[in-house]
Amino acid sequence: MSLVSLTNVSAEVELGNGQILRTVDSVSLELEVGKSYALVGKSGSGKTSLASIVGLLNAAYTGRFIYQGTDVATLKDRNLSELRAESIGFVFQNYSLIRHLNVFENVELALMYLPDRPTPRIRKRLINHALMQVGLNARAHEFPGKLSGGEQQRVAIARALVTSPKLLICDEPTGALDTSTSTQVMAILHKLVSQMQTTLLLVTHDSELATTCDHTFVMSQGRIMHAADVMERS
Ligand SMILES: Nc1ncnc2c1ncn2[C@@H]1O[C@H](COP(=O)(O)OP(=O)(O)OP(=O)(O)O)[C@@H](O)[C@H]1O
Repeated sequence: MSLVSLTNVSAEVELGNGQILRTVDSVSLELEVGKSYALVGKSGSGKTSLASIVGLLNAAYTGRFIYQGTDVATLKDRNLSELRAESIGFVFQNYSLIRHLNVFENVELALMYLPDRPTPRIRKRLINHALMQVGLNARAHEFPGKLSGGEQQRVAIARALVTSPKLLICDEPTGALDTSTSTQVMAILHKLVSQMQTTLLLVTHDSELATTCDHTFVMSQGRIMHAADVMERS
């Protein structure tokens, strides 16, 4: 069953000189429930632009985008943000933790944005469980500045998964980590998404990392290259 279905989706930005750049060009793809997908391609090929459409962060596209059976174009801004908060988790290269909030409070943020915000008691249970899954329950009251890069990224994973999202979008999640920490972080990520049947979209430059996913999409100049195109070009 498809969680995400894009048909002929394109997006453009206006550059400072008035020129129009097509960042996503006629992309059609399906993301199945519970599967993991890598999105690879050179810098500037449009990976983040495509991921931001799939993550309901950018509604300025043309084409058809069906998310969980709903045509995204029919949703109002408020419905879009609610759907995003309850259904999609994000992990970024720079962890995006709030420095003045402790680990517990950082994870709690994801629950505070839910349309049906859980009670403090339920939040505490969910947060402790999420932190236990990433092996950081003993560090709940520390601040991000006291944690290593790998630990901070594990907090970001706990924050992204505490709402049990249907889709997890990770944009270069190991880009700031050394090889052995990257391997550990990716192992945790894959274990959790597979336990929770979460669909994973992993944006990465790293073709080795891409092999940890069920399927790889290669992007070039805003387009998804099909196997035949990739072979023709190599
Ligand atoms: N808001 C914007 N204004 C101007 N140009 C933009 C904007 N957003 C994206 N671009 C341009 O669109 C193209 C695609 O960018 P995008 O960030 O999607 O690529 P990417 O494959 O994720 O790159 P990287 O791997 O370096 O993060 C790039 O040429 C980028 O400079």
